Amino acid sequence: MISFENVSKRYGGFTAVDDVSFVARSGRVTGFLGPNGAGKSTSMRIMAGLTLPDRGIATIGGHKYADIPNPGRHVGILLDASAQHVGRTGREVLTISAMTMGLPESHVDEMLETVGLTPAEAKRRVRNYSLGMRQRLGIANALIGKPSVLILDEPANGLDPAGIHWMRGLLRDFAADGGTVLLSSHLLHEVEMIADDMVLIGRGRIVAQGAKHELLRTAGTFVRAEDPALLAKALVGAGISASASGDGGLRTDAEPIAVGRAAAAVGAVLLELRPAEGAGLEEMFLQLTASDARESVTTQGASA
Ligand SMILES: Nc1ncnc2c1ncn2[C@@H]1O[C@H](COP(=O)(O)OP(=O)(O)OP(=O)(O)O)[C@@H](O)[C@H]1O
Repeated sequence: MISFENVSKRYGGFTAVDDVSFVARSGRVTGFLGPNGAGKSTSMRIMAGLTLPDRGIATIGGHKYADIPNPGRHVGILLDASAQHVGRTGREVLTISAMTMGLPESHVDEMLETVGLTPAEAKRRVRNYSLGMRQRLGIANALIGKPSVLILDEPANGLDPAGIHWMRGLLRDFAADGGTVLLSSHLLHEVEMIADDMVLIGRGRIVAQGAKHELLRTAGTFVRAEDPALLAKALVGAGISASASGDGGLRTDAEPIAVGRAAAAVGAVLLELRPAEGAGLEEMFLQLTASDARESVTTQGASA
């Protein structure tokens, strides 16, 4: 389990991480989402003991990272795949990690196989690796100590679709075996596909967190009728506020049953009535972080 309690970090007069608290639980994949500069990497560096917080405490399994003996045996960390020593071969990178942790050389071959780096690729210097290959090597390096906790900053970065599919399976299996996975991403769809729990951060502050299905449920109800004007009138009559959704329907915070009853009361023929989660996490994410994003976002169907 990873725990972040009231963690803050300032750089000069700028607050990069502002009173952030969350827990990433074992047996679950927790997605850490936010726009550029939101504070994800700073938070992960604090977890890894590379940056000291000004306030609060970050612990892994109840201990600060710096206090964990032989930490690679407990926590696998990948913060920046492109920051690996480019003059070493992939095999050398892993061999050094194995030696540092007191692990046999056999772990190196096992990890190369796990992440799909061929023996020929493992002999190449990292400077000649693509970003996707560096990412695979970084994941191998994080996994080599057989840790129970994984902390990965943008692990999907540079992976092709097959690579992303592979990584998704790997992390899901890791969590299914009882491991704790925390991964950051801008790739909302990727996180939606993989995470059990989500923590959304904007401008250093948590803007939403919880189980993915709970967060998606808060996206409300989508409804589309044969006669949109009649439906809109019915909703107003029932005291249900709704906003236009791009695909000819309406989005509302009310439960589907309340919307259906209001429509039935006026005989409106419904073509669709469903939880709005089909709109996806992206829309919710954009709504939640719109004021924090650099670009102004226009989301079709946004009800905010
Ligand atoms: N060492 C530092 N000195 C000054 N400011 C910093 C430092 N490290 C990070 N910051 C600032 O803190 C803010 C958060 O940065 P951070 O890298 O944590 O964001 P992020 O969510 O990981 O963004 P991205 O998705 O773009 O990587 C940014 O505004 C960044 O410029």
